[in-house]
Amino acid sequence: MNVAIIGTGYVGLPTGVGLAELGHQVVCIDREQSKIDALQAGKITLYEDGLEELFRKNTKEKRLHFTTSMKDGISNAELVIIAVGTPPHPITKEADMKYIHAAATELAEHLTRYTIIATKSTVPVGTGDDIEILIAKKNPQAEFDVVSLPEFLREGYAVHDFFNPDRIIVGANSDKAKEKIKELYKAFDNEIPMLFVSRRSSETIKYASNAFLAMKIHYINEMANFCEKADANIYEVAQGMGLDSRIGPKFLTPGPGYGGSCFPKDTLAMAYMARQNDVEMSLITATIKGNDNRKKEMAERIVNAVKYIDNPKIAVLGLAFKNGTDDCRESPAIEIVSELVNRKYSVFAYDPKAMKNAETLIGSKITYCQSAYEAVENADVLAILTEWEEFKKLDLNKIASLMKNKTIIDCRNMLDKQKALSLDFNYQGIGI
Ligand SMILES: NC(=O)c1ccc[n+]([C@@H]2O[C@H](COP(=O)([O-])OP(=O)(O)OC[C@H]3O[C@@H](n4cnc5c(N)ncnc54)[C@H](O)[C@@H]3O)[C@@H](O)[C@H]2O)c1
Ligand SMILES: O=c1ccn([C@@H]2O[C@H](COP(=O)(O)OP(=O)(O)O[C@H]3O[C@H](CO)[C@@H](O)[C@H](O)[C@H]3O)[C@@H](O)[C@H]2O)c(=O)[nH]1
Repeated sequence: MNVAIIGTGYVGLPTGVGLAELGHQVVCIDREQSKIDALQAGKITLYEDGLEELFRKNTKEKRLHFTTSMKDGISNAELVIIAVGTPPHPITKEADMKYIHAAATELAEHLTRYTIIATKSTVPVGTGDDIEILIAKKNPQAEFDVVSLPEFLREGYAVHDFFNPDRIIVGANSDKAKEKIKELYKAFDNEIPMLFVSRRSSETIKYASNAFLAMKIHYINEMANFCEKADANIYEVAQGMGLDSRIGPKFLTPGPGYGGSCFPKDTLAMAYMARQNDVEMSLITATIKGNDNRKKEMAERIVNAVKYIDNPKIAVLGLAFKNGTDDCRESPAIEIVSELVNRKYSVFAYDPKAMKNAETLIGSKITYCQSAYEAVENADVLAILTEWEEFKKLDLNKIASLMKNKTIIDCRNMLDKQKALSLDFNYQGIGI
C-alpha cells in the first residue's frame, strides 16, 4: 500500500520505518527541511533502539522515502497518517490543534483519489469531525474517510512496540475504511487484537489509557511515601499488589514523577475536555497536582542534603525523562535540575544519551560531564534521576572515594541500598 506520513518525529519516523518493513511503500513528510535533509542523507534524526538498522535497510530497498513536499508525498497515497504534535496550549493547556489543522488543510488539495486520512497524533474527541470539515471545505471534490488510529508506543521501545502492540484501536465510521486498515496490518496475520470502535470512542481510548497509567504511577509514588514513613518496602508492596490479576504488575515503579511528551500533556488535555463537558474527573486532577508536587519534593530532598554546606556541588545522573531515550521533554530530571539552578546551586550532570537535548533546555547553567564518575568527583550529594541500566552497574566503592560528602538521593532506586549503607553513605531511596 502507498502510505504517506505527515510529521516525521518520535511517532512518525518509527511508524514509517515499521510500515516499510511490513512491505508498504512509505513517504515520510516533514516541514522541517533540516530533518528531511538528514534523513535523505541517510542520517537518523532520533535515538530509538533498533531503528537505525531498519531505517537503513528499508531506505536501501527503496520502500522508505522522505520529502518536505506535501504534493509529492500525498498525491500517490492510499493512506495518509497524520503524526504531527499536539502540544499543550500555553494558556488553556488543552491540546493545541494548530499543527493538525495545518496538516489537514495542506494535504486536502493534493487528494486525487479515495484516500484514508488516519490520525496517529493524540487528538481530542471530535477532531476526526473537524478534519472532515476542513478537508471538504478546502477540496469539495475529495473522496476520503477520516479514521482515528491512536498510537500507544513508548519512547525507547518504539520499534518493539510497533511490531508487538498490545492492541490496535481503529475508530472508523465506514466499512471501506476498516478494510483498508485491516490491509495495512495484514502482515501481523491477525495475531494482534484489533478493536474496531467509533471514531469518538477511539479518540477517547487514547486519553483514557494515558490518564489511567499516569494515575497508576502517581498512586505508587504516594504509596512509596507511605512506605518510607511506615518502614515498609514499596517493591514488596507493588509485587504483592501486582500478583492480583485485576491490578497487574506493570507501571508500579516509584520514581521522581512521570514525565515525557505524553502523560503530562495528555492528562492536562483530558482534564480540559472534562471541564468543557462539565464532567468531574477528580482522579485526573489529583494526579496532575500530585505529580507536580512530586518533582518539587524530589528537589527539596536534594536541597535538604546540602543546605548547610558552603558552595555545595550537586552531581546529577540522568536527564532524559526515562531510560532508553534522548528525549528530555517534560523530564522530571530537567525540572528538578532547573529548580536547583534557580536556587543557585552548582550542578554537574551526566546522561548517556540526552545531554545534547538537555543543553537545549537548560543551556550552560550546569556543567555537562562525560561520565558518571566525572560528575560525582568532589560532589556533596549525588542525585539519580533517570533509570538508565548503566547506573545500576556503578562501582559504589569508586563513588565513595570520589565524593566529598557521601550522600545519595536515589530517586530511581538504582543503587544497592545495603551496600551504600555499608560504605557509610547517607542513602535515601524511594519507598524503601
Ligand atoms: N512521542 C511518543 O512517544 C508518542 C506516542 C504516542 C502518541 N504520540 C502523539 O503523536 C503525536 C506526535 O508526537 P511526536 O512525539 O512524534 O512529535 P514530534 O514533535 O517528535 O514530531 C512531530 C513532527 O511533525 C512535524 N510537523 C508539524 N506540522 C507539520 C506539517 N504541517 N507538515 C509536515 N510536518 C509537520 C514537525 O516538524 C515534527 O517533526 C502527538 O500527538 C503525540 O501526543 C506520541
Ligand atoms: O512504573 C512506572 C512507569 C513509568 N514511569 C515514568 O512515566 C513516564 C512515562 O513512561 P512511559 O510510559 O514508559 O513512556 P512514554 O514514552 O511517555 O509512553 C507513554 O506515553 C505514550 C504517548 O502517548 C504512549 O503511547 C505510551 O503507551 C505511554 O506508556 C516516564 O517519566 C517514566 O519514568 C514511572 O515513573 N513508573
